[in-house]
Amino acid sequence: MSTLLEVKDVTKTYIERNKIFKARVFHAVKTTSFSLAKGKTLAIMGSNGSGKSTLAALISGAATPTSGDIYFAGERLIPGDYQQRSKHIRMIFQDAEASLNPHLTLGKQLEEPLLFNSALNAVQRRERIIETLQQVGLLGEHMMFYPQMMSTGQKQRASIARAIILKPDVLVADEALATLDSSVRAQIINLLLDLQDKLGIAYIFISQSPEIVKHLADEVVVMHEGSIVERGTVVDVFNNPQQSYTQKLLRSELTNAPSDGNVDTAFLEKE
Ligand SMILES: Nc1ncnc2c1ncn2[C@@H]1O[C@H](COP(=O)(O)OP(=O)(O)OP(=O)(O)O)[C@@H](O)[C@H]1O
Repeated sequence: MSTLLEVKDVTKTYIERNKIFKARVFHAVKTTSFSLAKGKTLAIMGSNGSGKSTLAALISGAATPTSGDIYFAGERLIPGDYQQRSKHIRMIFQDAEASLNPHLTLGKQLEEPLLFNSALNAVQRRERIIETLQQVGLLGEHMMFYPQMMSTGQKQRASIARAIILKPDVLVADEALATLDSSVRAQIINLLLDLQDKLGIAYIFISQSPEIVKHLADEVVVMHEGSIVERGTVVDVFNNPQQSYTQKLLRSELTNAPSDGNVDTAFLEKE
């Protein structure tokens, strides 16, 4: 199986200064390595503050590692080089509402990444926008819509459209389903599985919900206080968790996001 993304000995340390300028060094991510194969899904689980979002930010380029490197298809990703990274790795966020601009039509928002990162002309850009809207279950006419004219589910589809419009190989989803109600959440899970099938996208999927991870992921890493404490296939880790921390996490005893666990399984296509 070919490795697409490799996170190698990555760390992230924050230095905080208090009122009397005393420095406190905080290791948000301790030496961490893992890899992701093409078309596969790796879930990152962990309690609040375990370093999941920091790891997502390091992979997407929103934060720079203190040490270590990230490789895409064997090529080292250079911190700060957004052009290099944005063609391969894109992010979807928890709050689709906040990630869309209320002052721009969806068409304009989808065109932006194409203007900055592709050589497509106006006709080709329009074709790509319509094709992408259809891929996420929206219509070409949605180009003309402002975000506030769309339902919550449509907004999440729109933010996925924005993430896939450059045809990335990896999508990083940070609690992307946490605020959706259970039937919309199930529809978006089905959409993500469908896009993976058709486009071969690999996902890094951050979630505190065992149920969502079970449906979406092939492999899982479990984070605790900045370190990976357990990893393996979802089947192995879920059936035979080795750490008591993982056992508690899988019983949803360590999360403060109760709604995150509810998936309306009647809507799901595959277990
Ligand atoms: N910019 C920052 N400056 C200082 N500390 C930070 C910064 N960003 C994150 N941290 C700290 O790093 C730790 C890990 O945070 P992170 O957001 O990655 O955890 P998380 O597992 O995603 O948590 P949650 O599920 O609550 O989002 C936390 O203790 C957090 O306070």
